[in-house]
Amino acid sequence: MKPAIILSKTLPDDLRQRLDAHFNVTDIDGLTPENLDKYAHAFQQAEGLLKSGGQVDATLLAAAPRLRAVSTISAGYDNVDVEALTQREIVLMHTPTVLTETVADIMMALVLASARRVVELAEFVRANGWDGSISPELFAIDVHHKKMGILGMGRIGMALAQRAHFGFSMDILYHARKPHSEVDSRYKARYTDLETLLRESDFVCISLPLTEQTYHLIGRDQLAMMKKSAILINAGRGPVVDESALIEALKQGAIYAAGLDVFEEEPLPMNSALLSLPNVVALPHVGSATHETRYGMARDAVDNLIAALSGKVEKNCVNPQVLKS
Ligand SMILES: NC(=O)C1=CN([C@@H]2O[C@H](COP(=O)(O)OP(=O)(O)OC[C@H]3O[C@@H](n4cnc5c(N)ncnc54)[C@H](O)[C@@H]3O)[C@@H](O)[C@H]2O)C=CC1
Ligand SMILES: O=C(O)C(=O)CO
Repeated sequence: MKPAIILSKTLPDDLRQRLDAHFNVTDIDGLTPENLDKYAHAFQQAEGLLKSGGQVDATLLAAAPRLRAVSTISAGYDNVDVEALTQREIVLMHTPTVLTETVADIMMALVLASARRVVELAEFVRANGWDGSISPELFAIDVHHKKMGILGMGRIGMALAQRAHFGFSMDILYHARKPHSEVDSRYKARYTDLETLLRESDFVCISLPLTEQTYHLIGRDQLAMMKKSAILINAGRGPVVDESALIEALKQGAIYAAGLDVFEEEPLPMNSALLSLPNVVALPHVGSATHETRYGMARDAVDNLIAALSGKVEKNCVNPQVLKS
């Protein structure tokens, strides 16, 4: 008999067929408390879960006693209780590599858009403001040959360094848990402590995961260390930055601008002060949202679940200690 799984995401037809060939699939429209009740029998039977958003926590695990693998269509897994999964020897799979370049592209887009005021100036043209030569109040700031500080020198951080160093002749500083000698030599990058990075960088770019250690890593004190001309870019997770402190810093001109793909609350509430600040470029968490990459993530997540439930995991596993035990 095919193992039972829960699917909480609509997949492209060919991937759905591949999943059906391996599993008995129950579709649900999200990991909500209501669906835990409504599909209680399916959760009781499920050996696998394929999901994108939604929490995988103690409540869900209690409802799914036979669960052996969770496959998330994402690189980040801050909405999954990894420790609880590991204790239950449930494998957690994710989709990091396929989206790396695409997320680095959006970070570079945010760097350019916020420094060159792309959104603000496009709106100015649309509003019929362009009636002569552009005056200095509308001038922007350069990106090339500036200093980029990258917080979190992992897959995405390195792909961003690649673009910034080779494409824009930028100096790269970075802060991570440890120095990476290959990064230092390839991008002529310099490992620094957080304070040095904040004080020296023209662009502070966050590609960190959300963890207990990174929650509000950038708050009022850290924003105060940044140059007045500096720009903050965040495509890691919203809560890495204390959003109220960021709003204050932007309002007071303590930093020049921010380019944000992620927020403390998503979707960003329409009454957020961020939306009334001209020096903010806000995107709806689209770092990986291209047709090619979203397809690749779904494909990898399907393959990851098949591998995990057949005991053939070779990559993309968050808690490989479960495989060894
Ligand atoms: N905006 C978007 O659409 C997307 C956002 N992301 C976010 O980007 C994050 C990073 O993705 P990858 O680069 O693939 O992960 P990664 O694991 O390759 O890199 C993360 C880096 O952060 C560093 N790090 C972790 N905790 C730290 C700390 N406390 N202090 C300093 N450095 C620390 C790690 O050492 C590692 O180098 C994901 O966890 C996710 O939250 C990922 C994909 C898309
Ligand atoms: O993969 C992730 O972690 C995202 O944020 C969405 O692509």
